[in-house]
Parts: sequence; C-alpha cells; structure tokens
Amino acid sequence: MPHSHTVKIERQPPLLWVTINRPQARNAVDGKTASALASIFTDFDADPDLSVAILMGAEQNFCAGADLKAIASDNPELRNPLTSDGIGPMGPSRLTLSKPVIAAIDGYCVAGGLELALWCDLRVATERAVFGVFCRRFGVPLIDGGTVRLPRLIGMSHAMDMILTGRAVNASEALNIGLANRLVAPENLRATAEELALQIANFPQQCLRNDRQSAYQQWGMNEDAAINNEFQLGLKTLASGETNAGAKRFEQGNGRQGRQEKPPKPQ
Ligand SMILES: CC(C)(COP(=O)([O-])OP(=O)(O)OC[C@H]1O[C@@H](n2cnc3c(N)ncnc32)[C@H](O)[C@@H]1OP(=O)(O)O)[C@@H](O)C(=O)NCCC(=O)NCCSC(=O)C[C@@H](O)C[N+](C)(C)C
Repeated sequence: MPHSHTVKIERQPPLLWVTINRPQARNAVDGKTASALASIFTDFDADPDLSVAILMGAEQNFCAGADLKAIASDNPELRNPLTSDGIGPMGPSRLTLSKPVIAAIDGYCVAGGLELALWCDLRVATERAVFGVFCRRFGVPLIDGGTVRLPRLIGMSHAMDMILTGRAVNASEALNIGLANRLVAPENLRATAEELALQIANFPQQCLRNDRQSAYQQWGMNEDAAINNEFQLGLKTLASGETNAGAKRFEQGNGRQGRQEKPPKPQ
C-alpha cells in the first residue's frame, strides 16, 4: 500500500479505511492526493484479504472538491488536480473495481467531493453533512462523473436542481432523495460505516461482487440486453461452487457464512 501524508490508510482486513487528510483545506484534493487515492484503490482491488473500503475525510469534513488554489496557481509544484495526471482522482472506474466502497460523510461533501461520494457504492452521512455542486459559482465543471452519476442516482429533476443552482442540500434532504443511504449522529459515523462494511464483507464475496458489477454494467442497457448480461455474469458465479455451498448451508440449517441463521429484519 502506498503512503502519502495527504491520504491516511488503515488496513484492517477485511476492511480498508481511507481518509483524505488535508483538514486545513477542508480535505480538498490536489494533484498528489488524487494520485495517491488512485493507487490506493488500485491496490485495494488487488489485495485478496480486503473486501470493502471506507472513504472518509479528516476532522469533520468529507471533501471540498478539487484544490482551487492549485488550479489557480502557476506554480508547477502545486499540481493541478484537473490536469496533472489525466485520470480521475479515484483511479479505477466502478466497472473495473470489483469491490464495494462506502463513503462515510461528515460536514462538507461538495463539488469534486460530492463526485467522490457518488463514485462510492453507498453513502453513510451524519446529520450535519452538507452536499452541493459548490463549484457552480467558480466555473469549474464536474468532470469526475458528477453529471453522469448524480442524475442516475437521484433522478434528473433533483440532479438538475443541484447542478444548475449549486445549492446546499442538507442531510435529511439527501436521505429523502436517495443521495445518502443512512443518516447517523456524528459520533456514530465510524461505527455505522464499519458495521455496514462488515455485514457486506461477511457475505459470500464472488456472488456479491457479481451482483454489484451486474447492476453497474446494466445501468444504461435496454431491458433484454441487461437481462442477458445479468444471466451471463451470473453463470460464472453459479459455476464457482459458491452458490451450491450456500444452498447446502441453507439445507443443513446452519447458515454459518455471515452468521445469518435467520433472514435480516427491516431496520
Ligand atoms: C467547503 C467550504 C464550504 C467550507 O467552508 P468553511 O467556512 O468551513 O471553511 P473555509 O474558511 O471556507 O475554508 C477553510 C480553509 O480551507 C480552504 N479550502 C476550502 N475549500 C478549498 C478548495 N476547494 N481548494 C483549496 N482550498 C480550500 C480555504 O481556502 C481555507 O483556507 P485558509 O484557512 O488558508 O484560508 C468552503 O471552503 C468552500 O466553499 N470551498 C470551495 C468548495 C468548492 O467550490 N470546490 C470546487 C472545487 S472544483 C471541483 O471540485 C470540480 C471537480 O469536478 C473537479 N475534479 C474533477 C478534480 C474532482
């Protein structure tokens, strides 16, 4: 795993904690931070002992987007996050990344920070989280998937409202429109994200990754093509033996994997 003072990692198999660590800049992403994130997530995907990553920001903020001072500067030492390495800050796309990532969001999650959260599979937010396309007022475009993923996630009406007005969306609205999956008190953020991540990490992984990939791959396809794609991917999982083993556990009444003897109750 690479080390960078602007991104902190804690490797706790099966989980990887990734914290953007530039609190003095509200965790804005400069060129070095973007490169560090890209290689951290590439390594995460390749590490057989890791199943789920959790992305956070240091000191009560998730991320204030791209580093505007680096964009404004002519100093080559301050690498411009928009142009420095030609890749998005997260490196692997969601289609190539095989494992889930959870965003644990406190405070500001705006502009490119919102795009980072949209890149993640799930978003746990605190009651004081604030979301928004704040770059609207500075003329910096969303070029890290924001205009693609926001409408797909929350629908064009809510997305266009956010994109055109750049307004601040509070945590309860974020939950209502599907931008956040869970809302928690700030002191429970880490524990809730961990619980969710461990729940996911304890399931049979090939099948879980199969269904995740399947959903992303099929997002823009027509129904028949999508169902065919789902079937082809599913066949690989069926051939792996994992499905058969799970069915046997059910038959024998000892659902050990995930320790879920009983089906989950609604929360
Ligand atoms: C986040 C914020 C609401 C926080 O407000 P606050 O009142 O809590 O804190 P603050 O006093 O405004 O900021 C604290 C410090 O944090 C710095 N800071 C805050 N956001 C920054 C940023 N984006 N870049 C560099 N420094 C940033 C401030 O300059 C300041 O530094 P100083 O103490 O040296 O003066 C406020 O700072 C703010 O609006 N920041 C700008 C957010 C913004 O518009 N970002 C857009 C970036 S463009 C973008 O992300 C588009 C994206 O597609 C790009 N990419 C593809 C690369 C991902």
